[in-house]
Amino acid sequence: MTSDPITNPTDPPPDEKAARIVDLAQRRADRAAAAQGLSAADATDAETVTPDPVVVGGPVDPPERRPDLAEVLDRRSGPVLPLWLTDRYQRRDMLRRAASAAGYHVGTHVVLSPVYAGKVAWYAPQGAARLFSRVLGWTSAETGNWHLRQDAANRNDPKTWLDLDRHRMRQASWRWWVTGAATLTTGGGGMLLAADVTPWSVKLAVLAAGLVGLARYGRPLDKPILARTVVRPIYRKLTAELTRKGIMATGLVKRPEDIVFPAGVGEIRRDGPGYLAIVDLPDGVIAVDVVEERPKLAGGLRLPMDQVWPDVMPREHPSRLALWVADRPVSAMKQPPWPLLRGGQTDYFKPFVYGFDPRMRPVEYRMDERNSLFAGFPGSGKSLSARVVLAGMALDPLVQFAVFDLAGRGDFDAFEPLCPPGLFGSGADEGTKANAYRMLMWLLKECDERGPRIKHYAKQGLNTENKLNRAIAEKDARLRPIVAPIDEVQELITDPEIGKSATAAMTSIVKRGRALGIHLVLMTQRIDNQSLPKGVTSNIAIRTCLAVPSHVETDLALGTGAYRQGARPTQFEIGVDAGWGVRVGYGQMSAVRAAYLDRAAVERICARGVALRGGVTGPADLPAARDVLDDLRAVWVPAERGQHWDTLAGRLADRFPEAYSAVTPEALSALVRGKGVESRNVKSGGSTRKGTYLADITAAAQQRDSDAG
Ligand SMILES: Nc1ncnc2c1ncn2[C@@H]1O[C@H](COP(=O)(O)OP(=O)(O)OP(=O)(O)O)[C@@H](O)[C@H]1O
Repeated sequence: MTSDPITNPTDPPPDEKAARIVDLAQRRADRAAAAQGLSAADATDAETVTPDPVVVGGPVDPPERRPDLAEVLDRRSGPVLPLWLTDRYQRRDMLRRAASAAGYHVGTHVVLSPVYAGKVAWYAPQGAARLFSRVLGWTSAETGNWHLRQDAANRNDPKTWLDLDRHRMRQASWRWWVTGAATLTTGGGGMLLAADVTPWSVKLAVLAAGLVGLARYGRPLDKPILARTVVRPIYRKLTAELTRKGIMATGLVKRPEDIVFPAGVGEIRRDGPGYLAIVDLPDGVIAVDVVEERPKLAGGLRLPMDQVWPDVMPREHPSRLALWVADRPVSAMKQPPWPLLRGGQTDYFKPFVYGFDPRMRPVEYRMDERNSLFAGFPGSGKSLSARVVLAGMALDPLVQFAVFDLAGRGDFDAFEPLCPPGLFGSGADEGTKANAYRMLMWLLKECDERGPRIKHYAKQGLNTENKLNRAIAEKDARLRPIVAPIDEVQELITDPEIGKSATAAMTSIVKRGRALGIHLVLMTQRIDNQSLPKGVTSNIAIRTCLAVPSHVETDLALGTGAYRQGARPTQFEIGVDAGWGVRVGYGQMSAVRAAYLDRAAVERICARGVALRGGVTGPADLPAARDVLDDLRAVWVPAERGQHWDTLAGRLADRFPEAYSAVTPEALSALVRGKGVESRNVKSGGSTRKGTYLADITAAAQQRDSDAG
């Protein structure tokens, strides 16, 4: 800020007393001037106040800087070619829209064609009569002339009448020739058309064109023959005034002129199927505040909520707001189809399209060096959203699956053919939970084994870092990327017995498996500290929060502070907005709706996945999931009848560390009880604690074998 005005501080201050001494001669002169309607004032007028010069420091504003040549050359108003010409997805979308529009309009007109035929039959004779009378009027030169002659006759002016009539006859004399020639030509053309030499198609086309032409000529102006199939969409064009009105409705800003459209980026423009305005809010108001007040903003704009999408701009100052207003409610807009629906492959190490943002722009997903979390209330669409990620991975032939659906609704059944034996489960029973737990143990073992192998290949020059990449995964079948989804993971985490052990395993896998090509996809509908322990979630990179009721769940799912930064999954409505979520961890935080893939589509994609893998669903040396009954018998000391869980857990961990290193006594008890063996009080080594008897284990194993047989 500059201090203004700048005066010389050494100037002597004005003499105040001198200013108050009245010059009587001057006063008299003033009064005389005032009496004549003039006013006079001198520099020492009593009403004149000399402003005290305020000098606070020196000027600090930098001088206006002229942009240099490089900046001027970098200025662009927009892309050279429209986006739909350069962007593959936009182009496809545009073509799809064009085909759909053509199909709609042609279809409607075909259906209405009998109505059109009736209208032509009705109006064509009227058009013929009208044409005949028009030609006759022109040929006889009566049009216009008749009224003038009539006027002359009314005024009893024979001279004018005769002049007009002579003029008419002069015009008519040559017009009859023209009309005669045209009639002969038309007649000749008609005879040629009727002759056998003219093909039927030409006859019909000329006849139809002639009839339609006559009908158009004969119809009243307000009665078109073709029905109107283009309906102008009812949308509000976003203007600066409307933008200000909407923001003012939030009550956050006092004066509309404080809302500034920043130069260079502030022009309101089309962006996808809507308008985008970028505004700078006044001091003290940040974009998150406006996002928070989205209902009031939508009310101010007089638009439904899901047509109004205020957003923070991550790499801008917090008071810069991006307001996108859709032409139609986004829930009513049809998403473009998933680009991989009909063909194509993916790469675990590269992004693929997951869904679309409100502006219908594709939003990508990326698997390598990440884990995923999908959290949302029942019906928010988390299973189907995660299924899109899995469908994408089904199309990379290198990826192995290990899928557990603890809800048992069958949302993931299509992936069973892609899972090696023992690594698929669907059910809300204890057995499926125990199998999911075993899968985690297997992943822990994979974490242990993969590290040294990857290091070995990295040393050979296949990667510059000790991380899995495609070259290594292709080289060694034991190092294929693993995608392991667990739906309703809270069932496992909150299990009184295996919960703790499973949580510890997941925490370890999430941390260590990332660089080793192991990607856990966790889905949960219960969002609290117990169901989503921090140890697990805080290390998951990509988190999607679908519809939830409050900021508490938002922060638990997306990380502390997400709500403050503008994440509002609370504004999604369960059902209507199913599939919409706020995603963090890949690209900027954004609202995105997963592509909608129904069961049949997923089955087709999985069938393509199986074909891509040549029908083989896992590497030949993939260790089979261990059988806990056999393993217990293997570590049993022959003299013992019964043993405590804690002793057995220790023995298993020593003997089979790859499978049981993380097993707790409670987890072991749950695993064994899942096989139908009771946990009993066992006296061993002088103390009585919970454990099991060899006889029970053997009986359960025999029962299992006979069931299998
Ligand atoms: N991306 C989407 N686009 C459109 N509709 C969707 C989308 N995702 C889900 N839905 C709809 O929402 C319904 C519920 O989805 P889903 O089963 O994935 O919910 P959920 O959150 O997993 O529920 P639950 O916790 O009960 O399993 C689906 O049957 C589908 O009709």
